[in-house]
Amino acid sequence: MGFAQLVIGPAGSGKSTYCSSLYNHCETVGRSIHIVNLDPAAENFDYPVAVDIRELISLEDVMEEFGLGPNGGLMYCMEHLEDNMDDWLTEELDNYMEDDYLVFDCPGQIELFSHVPVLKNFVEHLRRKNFTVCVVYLLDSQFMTDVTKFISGCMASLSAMVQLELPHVNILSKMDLVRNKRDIEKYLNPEPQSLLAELNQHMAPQFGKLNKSLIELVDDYSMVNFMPLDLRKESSIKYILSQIDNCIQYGEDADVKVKDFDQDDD
Ligand SMILES: Nc1nc2c(ncn2[C@@H]2O[C@H](COP(=O)(O)OP(=O)(O)OP(=O)(O)O)[C@@H](O)[C@H]2O)c(=O)[nH]1
Ligand SMILES: [Mg+2]
Repeated sequence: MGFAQLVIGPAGSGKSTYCSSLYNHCETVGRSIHIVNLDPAAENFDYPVAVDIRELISLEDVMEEFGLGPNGGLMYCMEHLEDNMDDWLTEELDNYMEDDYLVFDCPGQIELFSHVPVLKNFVEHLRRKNFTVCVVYLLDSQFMTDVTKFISGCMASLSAMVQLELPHVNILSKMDLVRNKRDIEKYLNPEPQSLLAELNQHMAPQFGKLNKSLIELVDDYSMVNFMPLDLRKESSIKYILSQIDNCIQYGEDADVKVKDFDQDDD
């Protein structure tokens, strides 16, 4: 059985940077992970790319050949990936099987995890290949300037959660850029009632009922839970990795492995 993180989130939220920091961290602690690039538009990488969608299809070619723009082109590429899951992807994944840990760096187009089935089918493929998968959803802390943006971020994350039906970890990225930590702290583990009060302040009175339902929804799904990620701190990435490992029961399996290994040695 393998393990996988599916790193998603809006454009520019820090997914690729997270992947490379995670790679560096794992290298430091002597742990093996492989980063897969699923973004056909990506050009520069700060991590060694283990598997690259651009070997299957390139955005440039698609845009040129079909006269598509960058977003339409990306959707075409992802659908092409979907059509090639049983051959290209399977062949690539076959190199990584037992106990391997893969991290998928996804494109940032929000429609990929809100309304087209590509990622859902991709995840199902991974599960058929015996991977335990966790969604890592990144949201840029720079946009958490008021409650309305927080709620809209939650809704986007929630749509991914509902669509993908996987263990789900929310991360507030770029914490090094946050000047006033207090402003952010109220969104890391906020009180539903104070969120609602703040939301009501921001919106006209006729939205009162809607606001209440939104906050209840967010609360019901335990969505009001973001982990801060500050890449300057090794401890921050370490903590986040441990939480994700927990979700996919990575550590538990490793324990078993150590024991097996000892027995083999005897
Ligand atoms: N200060 C700071 N900047 C960051 C951090 N993470 C990412 N950035 C910057 O934010 C920008 C976008 O980061 P990426 O990692 O490319 O974001 P992405 O989510 O992969 O973007 P797309 O793949 O285009 O959706 C880059 O300029 C990064 O240098 C962070 O933790 N701190
Ligand atoms: Mg990226």
